[in-house]
Amino acid sequence: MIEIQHINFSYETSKPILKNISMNLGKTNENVIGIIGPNGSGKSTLFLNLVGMLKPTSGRILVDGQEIKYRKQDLNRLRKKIGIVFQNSDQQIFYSIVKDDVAFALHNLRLPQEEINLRVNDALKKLDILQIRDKPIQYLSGGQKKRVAIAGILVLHSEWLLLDEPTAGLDPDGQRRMAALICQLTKNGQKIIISSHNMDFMYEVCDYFYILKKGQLIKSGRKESVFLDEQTLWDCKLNQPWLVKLHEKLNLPLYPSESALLTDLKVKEQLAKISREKE
Ligand SMILES: Nc1ncnc2c1ncn2[C@@H]1O[C@H](COP(=O)(O)OP(=O)(O)OP(=O)(O)O)[C@@H](O)[C@H]1O
Repeated sequence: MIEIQHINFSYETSKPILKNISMNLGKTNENVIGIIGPNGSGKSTLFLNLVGMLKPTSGRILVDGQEIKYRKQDLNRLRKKIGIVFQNSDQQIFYSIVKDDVAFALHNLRLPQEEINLRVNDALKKLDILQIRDKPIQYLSGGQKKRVAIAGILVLHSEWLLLDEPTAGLDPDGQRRMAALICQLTKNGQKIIISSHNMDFMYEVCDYFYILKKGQLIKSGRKESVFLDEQTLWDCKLNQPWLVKLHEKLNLPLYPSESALLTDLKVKEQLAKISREKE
């Protein structure tokens, strides 16, 4: 569990960025947590505080009951609990060949080569990119690079995975594959925290949300309650997902996902009825 207790953070002393944020992540059984908010609300800054790359100006963060410490060996230990994938994959790709890059952090942990090979192949399989294992990274597409960056974190077997804008630069097919990957990872017990402006994607994949605005936590709750609060979404310049709009404007049930809607026979019946009436 990650307990964030009244943290404040500033890059410059006169300009507070995170203001008295408290969250208990992983307390209940939500698997995928969404952090949403307008540009500059502090989402990435919060992520960097969670992985110890930034230190709160005041307040504290506890991971499994232990307060984060900032010595090198403590931060290495923390990486085994919380891994982060940045918005820009180039920020965390260091080697020119896929398999070498994915293995990078494992060499730092001084794991035996056999174990490294196993973990690398396993992560590449999970991400469906085993076929590019020996390819130079410079020839990969943006979507493939994103997968390589995620593989480089998955090999650490961290309990928590932080994904900052995981759909940035991905086409619709890449976005669907990313949603499927997140779903698959959570089935295997991975805990995930995502920050994104893509509300349709977030609604599909996350169970529980925190909304930040100007560095303050202004709302939290299960996805239905957060996305039915039109006023707060409007105040934070956030879109309502299309499935929530269908519910509100057409009085359809509130479907948790596109596939739930498509498989709902009642909807199909309604559509058939409408088309019969039109004829
Ligand atoms: N290295 C830095 N030095 C000074 N200020 C920074 C730095 N990084 C971010 N900021 C400022 O901190 C605030 C929060 O930025 P942050 O990137 O955390 O927001 P965000 O919610 O992730 O934004 P976005 O949705 O645009 O990615 C912004 O005002 C930003 O300008």
